[in-house]
Amino acid sequence: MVLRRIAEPINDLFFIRTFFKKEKWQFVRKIGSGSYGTAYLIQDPSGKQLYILKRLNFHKLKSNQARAGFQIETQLLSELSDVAFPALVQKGSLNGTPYFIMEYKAGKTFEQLIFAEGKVFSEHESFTITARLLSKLAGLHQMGIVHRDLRIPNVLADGERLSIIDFGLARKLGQEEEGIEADNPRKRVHFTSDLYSLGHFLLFLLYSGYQPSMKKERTWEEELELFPDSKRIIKKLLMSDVPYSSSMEALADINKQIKKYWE
Ligand SMILES: Nc1ncnc2c1ncn2[C@@H]1O[C@H](COP(=O)(O)OP(=O)(O)OP(=O)(O)O)[C@@H](O)[C@H]1O
Repeated sequence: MVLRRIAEPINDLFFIRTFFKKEKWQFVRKIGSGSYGTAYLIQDPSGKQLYILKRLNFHKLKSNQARAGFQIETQLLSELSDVAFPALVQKGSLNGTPYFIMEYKAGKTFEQLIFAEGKVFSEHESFTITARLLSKLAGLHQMGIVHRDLRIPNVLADGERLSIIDFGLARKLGQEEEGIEADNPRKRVHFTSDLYSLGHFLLFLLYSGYQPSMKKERTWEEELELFPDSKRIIKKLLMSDVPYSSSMEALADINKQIKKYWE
């Protein structure tokens, strides 16, 4: 662990130096380091277009599982063609470290909007955003891809435009692997895991305007004042009621709700 703390920044510096000496891209800044990968903001030589460079972390280089996961993320990004997802621009390996470059998606994450900016989403806005997100998810599901990490830091809003990022946990249906927590509804390689996460995403939006009126913590159903149909939809997404049989069915139900109450 101590060795990793020293080795990682040295290797990082070496990677950056070598990469940007060899490649046409320009370094802007490092933007994050997760358990598997490290991401950098970069730009093309004209300086007009931003991109994201992501590499596998050095201490994961010997892990077959991590390498396979990185390879899957790269492959899935190369298959995506909707503007809501970052397209793969380049892939390669530098001194044995796999990396890829993808489109930079502009905007603020819903985590930033809610927690840093204090943005409040109405019930109508929350369901409209969820429906727009769901139509993108349905497209993924039609391709047999499950995102499996749909959370407020992984969804960006740039005005009306929504983008879903971080395909690090995404898998193709049937791509179950050892160690997957099959009991965890977020982690199953099945479309219901994205619907389940979308239910939580929707709750974050709905809670953005919530002011606790009593000390005792209650369930979301008790705390949030919502139309009965809204509660019914959330329960189906969270699978505490009969779950939806597909993302298209969920989308149709949410669109019906939007029409019924807000149009
Ligand atoms: N295509 C993209 N466009 C814009 N920002 C991105 C893009 N991909 C990632 N980011 C941002 O880069 C940072 C790091 O992204 P990364 O995908 O490595 O996620 P992470 O959650 O930090 O790590 P991990 O998922 O590996 O634990 C995050 O702040 C994320 O918002």
